[in-house]
Amino acid sequence: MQNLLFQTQSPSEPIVILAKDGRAEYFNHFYDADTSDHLFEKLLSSLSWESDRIQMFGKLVTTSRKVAWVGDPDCSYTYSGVPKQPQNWTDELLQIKQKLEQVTGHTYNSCLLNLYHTGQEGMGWHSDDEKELDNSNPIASISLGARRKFAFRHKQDKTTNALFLENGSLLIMHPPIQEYWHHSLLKTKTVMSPRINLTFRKILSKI
Ligand SMILES: O=C(O)CCC(=O)C(=O)O
Ligand SMILES: [Fe+2]
Repeated sequence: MQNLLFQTQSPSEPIVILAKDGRAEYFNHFYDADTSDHLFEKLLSSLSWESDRIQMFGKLVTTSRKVAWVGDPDCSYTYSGVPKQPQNWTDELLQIKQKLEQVTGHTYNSCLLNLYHTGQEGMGWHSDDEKELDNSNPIASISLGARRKFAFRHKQDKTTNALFLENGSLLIMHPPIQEYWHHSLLKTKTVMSPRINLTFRKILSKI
């Protein structure tokens, strides 16, 4: 099997996205284009992708966006009242996690993957503040495929800050960013190609 760790560029200096109430750092080239394309295809074919269910105007709606939840066996979480078991790590995901842990100096025990088929699919304003998450750990977000616009909006003063997440990029959201900011993946009519986003997270141990 290819060793992706040796194929990737070491990330250059990050761009700092937010300056108050938490920090976000952006690395444009966490992976080069060839590795990103390879990872995209592997993740698409090796994981079991399911529709997501979200609350919209008080109703439970099934999304056309697909999700895959991967993690250590003890990383179950409750979703819409249903305890959910993670899928097992694949070779590619373990290699991505290892590189991420080297670069960020933090450990992760789970990864939520989202598959957006076109720009017509996005994700509304939210923060990643589920009670199962260790909120002292950053959340690391890797993007593969189509370039998409991502925005932060401050919960109190409503100021916004947006950036494009490129193929192969890494965005690190440091605490207490989830406490003060919402984020969103904006929909667009101009993107026809798919994108996979991976957010590496740390779930609190139940013991
Ligand atoms: O697709 C993205 O870039 C955002 C995904 C996200 O916010 C999430 O999975 O919580
Ligand atoms: Fe999120």
